[in-house]
Amino acid sequence: MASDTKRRISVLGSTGSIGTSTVSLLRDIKDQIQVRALVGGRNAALLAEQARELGAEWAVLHDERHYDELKDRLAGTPTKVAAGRKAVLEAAALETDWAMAAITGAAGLEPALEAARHGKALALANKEALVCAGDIMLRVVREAGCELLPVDSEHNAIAQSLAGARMEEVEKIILTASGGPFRNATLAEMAQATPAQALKHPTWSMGAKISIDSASMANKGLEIIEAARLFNVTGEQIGVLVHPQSVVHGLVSYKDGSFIAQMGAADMRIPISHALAWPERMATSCARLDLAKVGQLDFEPADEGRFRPLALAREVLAAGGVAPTVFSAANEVAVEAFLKERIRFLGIGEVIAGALDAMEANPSPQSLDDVLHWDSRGRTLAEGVVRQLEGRA
Ligand SMILES: NC(=O)C1=CN([C@@H]2O[C@H](COP(=O)(O)OP(=O)(O)OC[C@H]3O[C@@H](n4cnc5c(N)ncnc54)[C@H](OP(=O)(O)O)[C@@H]3O)[C@@H](O)[C@H]2O)C=CC1
Ligand SMILES: CC(=O)[C@@H](O)[C@H](O)COP(=O)(O)O
Ligand SMILES: [Mn+2]
Repeated sequence: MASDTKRRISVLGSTGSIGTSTVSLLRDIKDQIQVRALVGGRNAALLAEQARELGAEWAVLHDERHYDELKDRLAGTPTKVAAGRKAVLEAAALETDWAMAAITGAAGLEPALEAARHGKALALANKEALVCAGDIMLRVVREAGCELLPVDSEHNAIAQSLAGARMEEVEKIILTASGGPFRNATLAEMAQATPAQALKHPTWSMGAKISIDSASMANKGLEIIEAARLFNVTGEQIGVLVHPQSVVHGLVSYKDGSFIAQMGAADMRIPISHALAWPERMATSCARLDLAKVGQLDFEPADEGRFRPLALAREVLAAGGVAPTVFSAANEVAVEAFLKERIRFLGIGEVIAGALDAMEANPSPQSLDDVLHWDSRGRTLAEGVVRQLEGRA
């Protein structure tokens, strides 16, 4: 195929869990694509290997300390190399037909916005971007005429279950949750949970931050807000159902009593491939679901009492303004503090609640600067609560 007919593709966060799954799918269609940019944080070795394999035009790292290593590893190849925050944003702003936004947390917001401004389709894994800057993100996408494709497994499932529907026919959107490693734990057991226990997700293999979010169910809270933004529904229209097998990823209930659900193996290459091939479907070698082997599918209500971040997420969605921005920022600070063993596991909920309580105001963000200001404020407030908790320990 001639180079000018190839699909131009970038992957932001290519060295992470979603990024490597995306790259593995791109490998199979290598002759049909032109990789414009692969962006990572600090993993120069993996980024260089990916760039060589896919013949990427640019390989860019956020962390400038690894620039020399990346340059050495890509010496003699046509791939151009850069590092630093500005370089990440420039790489994200390259024209594409499809870009994957898979940088974790609020750090991924501005690159995702750049990719939407300069791309035909944005596959969005970075849920925190939609949570902290929902209206701004949706406005940029709309004004740029960019197609926003949900990658988060539940939201991708819901998008598939909504195919052909009119929203006035929809009664409820239901997100499934694995329940995480502490689904059956008591509060006393959760209070003693170690990072190693919390990182041990029962069904999915993911990056550290989202694994801790799954354990605290802050992930499901972020996903409720993400669903409200993506599908333009209220918090009351979004249900959460704990489903430990992670086979049913999301459901839509309709006003005639029908439920449409999407099922599949717990493998993120399936929703990523759906976004990559959209509006068509592509063949993948992902394991097929063997329902006879699964045997039984269980569902139970979510316990918002034990999983405080989940209850707080519903509150901030109802409150609106910059409360979701502060929720997400405080959660990021809390997760890092827990992983560094500065706070206990249940401290995550305390840090989020403390930061929200300390907000001086809750304005509607009018600009990206407003969001960045409140993201930073949320981090400062959260760090204050972390210090108080450390003082008590
Ligand atoms: N993993 C999953 O299955 C799912 C993930 N998601 C969402 O997708 C996003 C990514 O998750 P996941 O892949 O698990 O995370 P990982 O931690 O595995 O990967 C994060 C990626 O972002 C890069 N990165 C980190 N900080 C920066 C920065 N400041 N600038 C540029 N790149 C940076 C990392 O680079 P490096 O490693 O080189 O430092 C890495 O490539 C999250 O928002 C998550 O909530 C959603 C659904 C499922
Ligand atoms: C794979 C994916 O989409 C994750 O967000 C997953 O849902 C996390 O598992 P929990 O359901 O335990 O949060
Ligand atoms: Mn999910």
